[in-house]
Amino acid sequence: MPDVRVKICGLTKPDDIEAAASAGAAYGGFVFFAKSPRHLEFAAARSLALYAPPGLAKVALVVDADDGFLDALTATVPLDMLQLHGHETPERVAEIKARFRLPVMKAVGIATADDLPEIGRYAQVADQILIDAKPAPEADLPGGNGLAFDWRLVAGKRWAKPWMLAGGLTPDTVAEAVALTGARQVDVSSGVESAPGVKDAGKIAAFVAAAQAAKAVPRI
Ligand SMILES: O=C(O)c1ccccc1NCC(=O)[C@H](O)[C@H](O)COP(=O)(O)O
Repeated sequence: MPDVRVKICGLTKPDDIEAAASAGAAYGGFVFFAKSPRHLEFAAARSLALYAPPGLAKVALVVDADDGFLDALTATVPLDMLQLHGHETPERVAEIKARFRLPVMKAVGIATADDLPEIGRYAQVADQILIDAKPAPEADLPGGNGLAFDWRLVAGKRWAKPWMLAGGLTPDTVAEAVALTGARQVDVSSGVESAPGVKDAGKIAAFVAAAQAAKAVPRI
């Protein structure tokens, strides 16, 4: 079975790109959300994207972005994927995919079993689904909160599109999360930081190694 693919989200410095790429991550995420400690201006993101080696797919994380914002973003920063982390409807996901001609990953927040049908709804239009913890209503950030959800909710489930498990994963928990859910892709931000917005190269290496060593339980 191929290695679990890892996305390291919230890269802000060239050192972060090096840490993610040398650890063997498949994706690097750039956050465009002003309130986030990981927020990047377009010029900084462009420099990081140009610095990234070919094996690291460059993912831009945006929240309820309008076409003007996305026009400017995609004209400035060379990207491989857009991650939609707001309240974008399935119709808006389809519109963004058609207009910007980039693969689109839609984040879906999960707290209880009642949230699961959303995954299937978005799987009809998005290229990938990021299955994340649903933030608390009073949270400042719609993601990147280091909050986990009950992984048993998605264990053994199948959807029409590739999906990535996210939410509060750490180097110590990712193997168990993969074994329990069967995830073939995982995403992390807070769990590989030494402080909010500050990535830790040692934690990135430990996370990728633990994810890739993990054995997903095959499900029928
Ligand atoms: O990281 C942020 O600051 C952020 C801001 C706005 C929307 C989403 C954001 N992050 C999402 C992620 O980093 C991940 O895709 C995911 O939520 C996992 O984060 P974490 O629980 O911190 O590992």
